[in-house]
Amino acid sequence: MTARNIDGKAFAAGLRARVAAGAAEVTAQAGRKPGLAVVLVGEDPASAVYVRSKGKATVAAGMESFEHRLPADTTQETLEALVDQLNADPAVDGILVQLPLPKHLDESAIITRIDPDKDVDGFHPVNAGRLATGLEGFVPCTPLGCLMLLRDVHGDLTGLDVVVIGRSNIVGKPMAQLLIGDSCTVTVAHSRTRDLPEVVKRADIVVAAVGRAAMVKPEWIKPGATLVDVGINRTEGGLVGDVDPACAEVAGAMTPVPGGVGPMTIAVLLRNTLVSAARRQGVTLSQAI
Ligand SMILES: Nc1nc2c(c(=O)[nH]1)N[C@@H](CN(C=O)c1ccc(C(=O)N[C@@H](CCC(=O)O)C(=O)O)cc1)CN2
Repeated sequence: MTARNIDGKAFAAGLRARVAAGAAEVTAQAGRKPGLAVVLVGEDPASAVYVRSKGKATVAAGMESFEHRLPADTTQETLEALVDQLNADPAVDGILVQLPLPKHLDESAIITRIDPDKDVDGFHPVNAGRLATGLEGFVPCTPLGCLMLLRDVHGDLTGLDVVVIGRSNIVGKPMAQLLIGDSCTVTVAHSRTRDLPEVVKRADIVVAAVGRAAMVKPEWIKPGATLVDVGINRTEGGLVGDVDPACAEVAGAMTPVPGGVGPMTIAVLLRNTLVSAARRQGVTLSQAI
């Protein structure tokens, strides 16, 4: 068997086109474009690339991009003051602080400082609580992108066994919450899980978000299972996911790296920004997004 390729890049392009149509509606009805503010602290090369891509994609979707680049030695007070300023700015519908932040900064305090109703990353504890309790809020972009791909592959996810490998606040935990919301039976595995290969072998769907190159092996996979690879590991041989590419011989469907989950992260960010702008301006979008 060779697994079907789940083309996240193509799906993301479709989502971005729907966001652009929605952004035009908001602009026409509210008299201003939806606005996204992105804050980058320091010179981490990968973060700089992601921030540039976000700015370009925001403008291409017909939205306003406000980029704030701060030096690596920025103080907590300066960064918090910028977040306060963006919270108060009526032209800003979404605020995103690119992670990771330099070590001397308190990441959690910064995230908590963002107005939850502008937190298009969905990282604020208020939005985590809303997701956990089934209330409307912002959902982190990467897990929501994974869910969109899974719904596209499977249609109804009810009753499927899913193993999420990784328990981070930005991927593993929200991913599990979303899948529970779609009536899956969810196991969250992590570095302390006993007999991980056996746990994974039970799964109809595996979401790998551990950050270890090619960790998930073909012999762990139930034949025909769907694999979603969130890993982006830079190795000497290039970009590698958390799933060994040889798993394609056993799986039924699989996201590639690159071109799978990664492009969904930015497309969902635009979607969340549009949703924020529509909510804040009282605009009802003509198509669900
Ligand atoms: N505030 C946030 N910080 C970070 C997030 C986030 O969602 N919010 N996620 C990641 C980085 N990230 C977006 O910020 C991101 C990662 C990967 C991709 C992507 O398109 N990847 C490509 C490969 C690109 C490459 O060569 O590096 C792919 O997988 O095809 C987009 C966005 C951490 N920080």
